[in-house]
Amino acid sequence: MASHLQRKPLNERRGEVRIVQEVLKRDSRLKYVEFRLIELEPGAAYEETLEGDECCIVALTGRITVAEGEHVFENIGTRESVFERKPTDSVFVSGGKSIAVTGVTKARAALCYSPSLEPLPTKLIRADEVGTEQRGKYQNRRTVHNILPDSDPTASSLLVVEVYTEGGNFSSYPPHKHDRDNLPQESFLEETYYHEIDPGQGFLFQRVYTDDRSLDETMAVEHGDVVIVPAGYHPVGVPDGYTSYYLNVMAGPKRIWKFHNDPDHEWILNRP
Ligand SMILES: O=C[C@H](O)[C@@H](O)[C@H](O)CC(=O)O
Repeated sequence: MASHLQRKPLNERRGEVRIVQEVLKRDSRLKYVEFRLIELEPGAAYEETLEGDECCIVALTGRITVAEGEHVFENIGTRESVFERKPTDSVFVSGGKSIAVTGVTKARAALCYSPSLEPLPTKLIRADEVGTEQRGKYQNRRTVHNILPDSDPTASSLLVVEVYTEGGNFSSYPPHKHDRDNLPQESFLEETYYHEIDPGQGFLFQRVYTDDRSLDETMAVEHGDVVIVPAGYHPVGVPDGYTSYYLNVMAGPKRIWKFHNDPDHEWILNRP
């Protein structure tokens, strides 16, 4: 049986929109983060009025038009597949505003939500503005696209990042956690992982566990799954032959990403 932290694709049609994944505060242990993945045929529109949450609309695949008030960002998106490995366009919208996301081509958009702590300008985050970094060495190499990092003041609580991990490597590794509001040592950020795997029949392993093991779930994650990380360490291991993609949404009481490595495994960082 799947872990209570693992969500298989919902694939629910609502009008002209397919809801591929949906993680809401009311149906998860999360208090800050919500996530929705929608699929749109050309011309189909998803509309929503943001109440207390801000939202980052990530043009995951295909091209979309995002409208909010007088802002119309037409034909955004850079890739047909996330495995083209290039950054994409996103739009940030503050709470209290209404959005419309329309498919220009057949498209998927990731809607990443967290509390709107202050009104902020609607902003197009262009693909060429997204910072890219290579992390890790040996068998924990990964490529990170920082869509909304904590260094970017566009959002009031929301953090969004996408990560690529090649087969035979681990990411979110050495295991780290950010489940204590204890700055400067550690921040508290809930997190969701939206996973894709190439080729699509693949699987990977993700463990979510706490120091006292009161939470300790190891999952075989498949293409399209979401993993919810309310607390604890959350490493990902990718079998040989497959490439992992995941989109992370993080939020908590303070918009600072300060993680704490599992002391049992931090030693791997000290290798030459
Ligand atoms: O806390 C952030 C998430 O665990 C990932 O974004 C992780 O940091 C990615 C990585 O560094 O491997």
